[in-house]
Amino acid sequence: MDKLLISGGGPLAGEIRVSGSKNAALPILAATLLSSEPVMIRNLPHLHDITTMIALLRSMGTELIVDENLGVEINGATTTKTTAPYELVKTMRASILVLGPLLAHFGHARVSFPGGCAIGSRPVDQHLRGLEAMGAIIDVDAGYITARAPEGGLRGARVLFDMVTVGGTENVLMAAALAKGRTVLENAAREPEIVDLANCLIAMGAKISGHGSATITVDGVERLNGCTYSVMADRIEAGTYLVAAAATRGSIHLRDIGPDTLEAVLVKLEEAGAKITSGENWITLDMEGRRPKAVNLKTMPYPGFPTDMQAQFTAMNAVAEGVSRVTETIFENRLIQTHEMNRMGAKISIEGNTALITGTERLKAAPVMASDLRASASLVIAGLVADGDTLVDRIYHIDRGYECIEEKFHALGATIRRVAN
Ligand SMILES: CC(=O)N[C@H]1[C@@H](OP(=O)(O)OP(=O)(O)OC[C@H]2O[C@@H](n3ccc(=O)[nH]c3=O)[C@H](O)[C@@H]2O)O[C@H](CO)[C@@H](O)[C@@H]1O
Ligand SMILES: C=C(OP(=O)(O)O)C(=O)O
Repeated sequence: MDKLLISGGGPLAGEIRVSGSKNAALPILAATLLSSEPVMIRNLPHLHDITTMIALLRSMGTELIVDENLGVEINGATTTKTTAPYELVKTMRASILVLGPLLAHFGHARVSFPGGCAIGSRPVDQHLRGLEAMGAIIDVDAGYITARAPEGGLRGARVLFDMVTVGGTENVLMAAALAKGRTVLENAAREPEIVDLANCLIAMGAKISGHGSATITVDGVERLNGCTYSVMADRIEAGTYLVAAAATRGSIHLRDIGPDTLEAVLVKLEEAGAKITSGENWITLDMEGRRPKAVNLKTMPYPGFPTDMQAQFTAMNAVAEGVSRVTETIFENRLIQTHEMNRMGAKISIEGNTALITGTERLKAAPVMASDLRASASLVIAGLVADGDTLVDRIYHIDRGYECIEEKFHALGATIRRVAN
């Protein structure tokens, strides 16, 4: 199993390009199952999760052509199977996103239940309830969700989500694109990745309005066409490098990302003392050599502070000046990284869903274990501000979501390398 070896050092400095967004690319790849015409998706990140989604489409008979420019052409006309098997779903929860498209296009789907993961139990009841409101008949048996559309296909419906769910909104949105009549999604997620998915569906001929707000209206169409669509930039990858730069008192320039989707993160970085400048397609952060100031935060659905950035800020706060409170409200078990950070000399205690962090100037290197994707990223940041060599184990988590992580950190002057074991 590969590990990352990080030698703690000085400030990060330099420029990198931000990759395409994992969390936008995954639903968009699933959405291609809605069309029988070729769909070309560009700016896909080179990540383990994307490879898994491509393998999942291939396992259903779908023909894909991968080109050398981060693009994949998917030919939905070749799909012959409507089952998403346990072997693939167990490695990536986002596989559940094929449920809505398969059901809407083919009238049936069999998808392995995704189950929970390290960060929480993560049920999919809202996905299923939304599809049932559209007339789907759903059974759960032997670890699989079996769904059938009613005679005549899915019908438009009012779907009111009990809580803000990104995946639930995506599954119902995709199904609604081909349903008969109007679907109104209320208490819908407003994440930028939802907007990107909706824009891709619109490019395929779907009739959608209100995406980016809590009420999305979809007027179902008979069929969706092919298109070429370029995935948005990864706001979480961008945020991770910005926080790493802030923690190390550095200065970095990010290309191919604008500030719009990162507002809550940039506000907190400014509060920590960072000087941020930005343009349509770039962001620069400069700590001017200063130690970051500790910032309080609470995770919320968009446009609030993203749960996917919480662990990275915890690492920054561990070496910041002052005391901070970090509260996780989305997932019940997403402060696990703090225990590993304490093994590196951080001073973090947990009270319910809040981490109380007393900043210390430097951490001390130690072997640590990654438990999920963003926790892994936070341990890399901790390693960058620790004296000595930190070995981060179980980095297969990091390869799910960070393209060329060693290369990008190298470009910023870090000493980091992958060791095989
Ligand atoms: C591939 C992808 O895009 N993953 C993102 C997506 O995950 P994902 O789509 O799984 O997260 P959700 O927004 O659905 O989950 C939010 C909360 O709702 C709960 N819930 C969700 C659905 C449901 O049917 N029932 C239910 O109770 C979850 O357990 C969680 O507590 O949004 C999360 C919240 O921004 C991010 O952390 C993930 O990175
Ligand atoms: C939690 C994440 O991903 P997933 O929903 O795929 O587990 C993430 O991207 O931080």
